[in-house]
Amino acid sequence: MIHSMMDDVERVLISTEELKQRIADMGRQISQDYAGKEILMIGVLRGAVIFMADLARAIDIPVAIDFMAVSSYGAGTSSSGVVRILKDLDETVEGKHILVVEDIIDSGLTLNYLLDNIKSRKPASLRMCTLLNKPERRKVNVHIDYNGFTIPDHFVVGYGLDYAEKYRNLPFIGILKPAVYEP
Ligand SMILES: O=P(O)(O)OC[C@H]1O[C@H](OP(=O)(O)OP(=O)(O)O)[C@H](O)[C@@H]1O
Ligand code: HPA
Ligand SMILES: [Mg+2]
Repeated sequence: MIHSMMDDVERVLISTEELKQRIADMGRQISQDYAGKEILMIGVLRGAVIFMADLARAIDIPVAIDFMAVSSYGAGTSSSGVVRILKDLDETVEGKHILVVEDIIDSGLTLNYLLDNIKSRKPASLRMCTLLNKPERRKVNVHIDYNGFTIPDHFVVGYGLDYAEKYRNLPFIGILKPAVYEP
């Protein structure tokens, strides 16, 4: 039998349809809140790419996009707490309305570092948006302006989120079978 990615998924936590509806709502809210302005969306590579692509198309005001890559997880399932910049922005931040886009806030360490870093570049405003929020695992307090879904403490994959670089292309959020990462 050919091994399917679905065989590694314990269950679907958030379906494709639920994602679609919630992202449409988030896009409407952001469009209202920033009416008359332009946004520079900063996606945090690599997990945020799929969410950001859909969210940007749900927003009907002008949006520029840029990306930052930081790394804290490596191939494991919990944060090392060490954040490194692997790729910096191409655009300048000063005087712009910045919306940082994440796939998930877990310990909060990545976002906490990023917001401090971007704040020091003097944006006109700075807000953040995440598809998923896992508050049970928080190590540092971070303010979330737009949250898609609050989820329980399971390691999730799909819709941008990976385990060891796999499963990002699943079209839903799923809970991985522990056997996949417990040897
Ligand atoms: O709140 P935290 O505990 O910091 O965790 C959240 C961060 O960790 C994941 O990225 P990862 O480092 O796995 O890189 P990836 O996006 O390339 O998967 C995720 O995409 C967030 O950026
Ligand atoms: O639950 C998760 N899944 C994938 N990547 C992650 N990075 C932080 N939390 C998670
Ligand atoms: Mg990851």
